[in-house]
Amino acid sequence: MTKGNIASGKTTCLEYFSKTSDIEVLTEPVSKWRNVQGCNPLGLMYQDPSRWGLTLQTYVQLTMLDRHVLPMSTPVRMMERSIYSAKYIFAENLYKSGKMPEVDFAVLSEWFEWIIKNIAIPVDLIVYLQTSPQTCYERLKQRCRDEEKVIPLEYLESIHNLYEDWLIHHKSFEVPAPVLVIPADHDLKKMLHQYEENREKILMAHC
Ligand SMILES: Nc1ncnc2c1ncn2[C@@H]1O[C@H](COP(=O)(O)OP(=O)(O)O)[C@@H](O)[C@H]1O
Ligand SMILES: Cc1cn([C@H]2C[C@H](O)[C@@H](COP(=O)(O)O)O2)c(=O)[nH]c1=O
Repeated sequence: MTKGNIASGKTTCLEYFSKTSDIEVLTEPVSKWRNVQGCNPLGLMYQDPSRWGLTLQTYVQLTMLDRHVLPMSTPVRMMERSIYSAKYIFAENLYKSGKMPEVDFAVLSEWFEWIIKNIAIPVDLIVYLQTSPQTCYERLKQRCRDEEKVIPLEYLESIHNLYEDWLIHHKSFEVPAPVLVIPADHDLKKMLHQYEENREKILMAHC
């Protein structure tokens, strides 16, 4: 699984590996989060997180689960984020920042606990693209997704700190697989070089 802050370069990384034969790449279903039956839960959440946070996170949880249970069609599958990041990073951030009411967080948490207890979600390796929040802020502005124009640097800092506490400092939640950290503040050329250096570790993780 490839993890990292918003606009850290996850999709770019997965697009690079998707050129390799016998690898299936599952990018995040962001288009669904922007359009479910004509509504845009991602946009609504950024406009009014207290009202729409649960709506978005419930849908993210469902669509991530849907990805996790898809039968494998190749020996290797790379997936962008996971049901774990949705809960441990984004839902947690909404709750901790006082933007998700206690009852919403409790309902979402019970759903999440039920899922991970009853449905197998195997993960061999977490590839963590480690960036500074400032780098993500610049890449986010450059990508210019409409819904994300309201995101301040502080939001990316909170998401960054949650990732670091989870995957690096092991201070928050159980980590479901070994973590490969790839420093990702570099330009594209250096990033592609690092992906090549780590190719074997990434593609042989299931062995
Ligand atoms: N190493 C890099 N250097 C500069 N820009 C990058 C780099 N990697 C990705 N980008 C650009 O940053 C933006 C976010 O990248 P993307 O892969 O969509 O991130 P994510 O999937 O993590 O949100 C895109 O416009 C992309 O072209
Ligand atoms: C998993 C997850 C994502 N989001 C938001 C964060 C971003 O605005 C997009 C995903 O974009 P990225 O470029 O792939 O990082 O979705 C969220 O609000 N809640 C979540 O659980």
